[in-house]
Amino acid sequence: MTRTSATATAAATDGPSASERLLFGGELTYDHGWGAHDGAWLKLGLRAMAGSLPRQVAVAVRLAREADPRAFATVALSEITRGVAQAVSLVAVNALLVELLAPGDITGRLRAALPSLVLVAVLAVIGSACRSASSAATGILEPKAQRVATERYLGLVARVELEAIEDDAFHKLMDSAQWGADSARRMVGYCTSVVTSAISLVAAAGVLTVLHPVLLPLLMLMALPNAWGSLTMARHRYISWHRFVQHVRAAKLIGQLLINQQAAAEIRVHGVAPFLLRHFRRMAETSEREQTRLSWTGARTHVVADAARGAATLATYGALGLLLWDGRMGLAVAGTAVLAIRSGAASITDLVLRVTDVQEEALFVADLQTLCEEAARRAIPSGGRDLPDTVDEIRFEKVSFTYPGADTPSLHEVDLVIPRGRTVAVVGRNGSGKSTLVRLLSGVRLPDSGRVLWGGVSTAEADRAQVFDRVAMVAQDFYRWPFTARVNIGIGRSAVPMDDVSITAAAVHAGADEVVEKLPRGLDSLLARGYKGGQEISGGQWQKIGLARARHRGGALLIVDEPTSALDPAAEQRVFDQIHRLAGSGRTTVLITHRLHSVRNADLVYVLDGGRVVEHGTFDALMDPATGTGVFREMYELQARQFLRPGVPAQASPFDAAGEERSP
Ligand SMILES: Nc1ncnc2c1ncn2[C@@H]1O[C@H](COP(=O)(O)OP(=O)(O)OP(=O)(O)O)[C@@H](O)[C@H]1O
Repeated sequence: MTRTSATATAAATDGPSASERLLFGGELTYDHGWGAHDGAWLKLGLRAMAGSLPRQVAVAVRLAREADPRAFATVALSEITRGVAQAVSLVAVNALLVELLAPGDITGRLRAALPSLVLVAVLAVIGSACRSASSAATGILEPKAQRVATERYLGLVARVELEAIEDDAFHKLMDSAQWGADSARRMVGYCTSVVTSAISLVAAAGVLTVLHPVLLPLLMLMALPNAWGSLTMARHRYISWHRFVQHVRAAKLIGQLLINQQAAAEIRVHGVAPFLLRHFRRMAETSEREQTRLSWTGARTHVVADAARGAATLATYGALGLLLWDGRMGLAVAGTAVLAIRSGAASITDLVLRVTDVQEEALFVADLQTLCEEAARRAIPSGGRDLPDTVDEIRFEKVSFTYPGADTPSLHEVDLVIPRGRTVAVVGRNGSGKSTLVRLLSGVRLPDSGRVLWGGVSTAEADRAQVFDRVAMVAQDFYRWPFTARVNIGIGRSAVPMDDVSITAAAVHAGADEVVEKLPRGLDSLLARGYKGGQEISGGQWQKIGLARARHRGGALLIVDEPTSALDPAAEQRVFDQIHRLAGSGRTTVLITHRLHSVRNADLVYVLDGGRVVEHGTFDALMDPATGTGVFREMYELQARQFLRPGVPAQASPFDAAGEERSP
C-alpha cells in the first residue's frame, strides 16, 4: 500500500485533540493517535522539514555510500561532469551566437563559428553519457539504500524490551517509520536530481551574472512562489498523515481480519463480514472528506503560487526587453540570456520540486531515525554480569510487577525458589499471575521491585543474553511459524544445523514424529495453509511441535506453560511423563498448568492468587489438612469432583421403538 492509498483508506476527523476518539459505529474505537509522545515526534518531523537541505542530502549521501560505494561514486562523478559540461556549453553557445551575428559574409561567419559548434555537440554527447551512467547507478543504489535502512531498523526493533513492543506509541512510530525505508530509497534518487538541478542552475546563474547583474535576482524571484507552494503542501500532507496513521493501522487490521485464515470460519458462521465491511467503509468515507479538504488547500495554494510566478516571469522578460531596447545589451548576449534564463528556470522548477520531495521524504526518514533512536534507547542492554556456570537455584525475592498502564500489580511481593534439577509447578486461577511470573523468570520482563536471582545474579544486572540462552520455553501462545516442520522444530536454536538426526530426535521425544510422518513431505512440509503445498495441522499437533522445539533448543531451564491444553488424554499423559523424565535428567522444569492431577509428581507446588503466593509445598503437604492451608486442596477436589459427578439422567425419547412420535 502506498502512503497515498493508505491515507485514502484512513479515517478522518475534524481536529487533532488528544481527547478525541474516532468512534466506528459506536462499537469499535481507536485512539485518535496524538499522545504526548506523538506531538513531540511530529514537532521533530516538522523541524526536520524546516531543517537545512544540506543536512538532509547528507543523510542520503551517507546511506548511499554505505549501500554501494562504487555506484555512489559513479553518480557523483557523472553529475559533476554533467554540470560542468552544461556550464561550458552555455559559454560556447554565447561564442557561437557572437560569431554568427557578427558583420561579414555568411561563409566566413559559419567558419568562425564552427569550433564553438563542434564544442557544443561534444559537450551534448558528454552530458548525455553522464546522464545515462548516473541514472543506471541511481537505479542500482536506490533498492540497496532501502535494504540498508530496513535492515537497520528491523535489527534494532527486534532487540527492544517486550514493554516497548506492547506500547501503542512505539507501535505507531513503527508504522510511520516503515514508510521511512521506502522514503530513504526515493530520497537517494531525489537527491541526485537536486544535485543535478543545482549544478545546472549554478551554470546558468554564472552565465547570467556575467551577462548582466540584474538578471540573476530576477531569475531567483521566479523560484520563490514555487518553493512556497510546494513546501506548504508537503507540510499539509505530512500533518495529515500523522493525524491518521492510527486509523490506517485500524483499516489495515480490519482488511487483514477479513482475509484471515483463523477467522475465516467464524466470519462465515457468525456473519461477521458485513460488520467489518461497514466499519471499513465508514473509514474510507471519512477519509474521502479529508482528501477533499487537502485537495481544496492544494488548489488555493497553487493559484496563489502560480499568480506570483507569472508576475515574476513577466518582470524577468520585461527587464531583458528593456535592456535590449535602450542598447545596454547586444542581440547575441540577449539570445544567450534567453537560453540561460530558460535553462535556469527549468532547473529552478526541477530543483524546487525535488527539494520539496527530499524534504517530504526526509520527514519520514526522520521518523525512521527517531524509531532507531527510540529502539536503541529501549533495547535490552547488551552485556552485564555473567551468570555462574551452574545455577543452583533461581530465587524470587519480594518481586512485584505492574504492567504499564495497569492499576493493580500482577505480581505482589512474590517469594519463590526453583532448585536446580527439580520440577516446580505453578498453579492458580485465570489471571492470578502465572504467565507474568514466567516472563520475569525468563528475563523478558524485569521486576519493578524485588529481585529475580539466577544463582545470586539478578536479572536486572545480568547479561540477559546469557539468561535467555539457558531457557527453553513452550508458552501458551508459542509462535506457529509459517515455515516447514523442520524449521518449526529447529528455530529455537537456529544457529545449530537443522539436520535430520537432531530434529527427528527432538520430534520423537515430544511425540511430534507421528505428526511429521503423516505430512506429505515429512519434515520438509510447509506448515502454512494458503501457500503452495502448505499444510494445516491441529492445535494438539502444533503443541507437540512446540514441545519438540523446546526439546531441540535444550537449555538448563524448561518452562512449559499449559503444555497439554490441546492434547488428547493419551498424549497428555505422555507429555507429563516426558516432562518428569526431563526433570530426572537434571534439567530444571517449571510447569504451569490447570490440570492439577499432573502436578502430583512435581517436587514443589506454588499456588498463586491475585498475584500473591498463597500457598506452597509438596503435593502431599498441600493435600494434607494438617499441613496445607486448604487453598490447593479445595481447587484439586473441585476439579476431581467434575469426573466423579454422576451422569445426567437420560431423558425419555419423544419417539417410540418404531420411530413414531409418542403421544403426550
Ligand atoms: N501484557 C499485559 N499487559 C497488561 N496486563 C497484562 C498483560 N498480561 C497479563 N496482564 C494482566 O496481568 C494479570 C495476570 O495475568 P497472567 O497472564 O499472568 O495470568 P495467568 O495466571 O497466566 O492467567 P491464565 O491462567 O488465564 O493464563 C491479569 O490481570 C492480566 O490481565
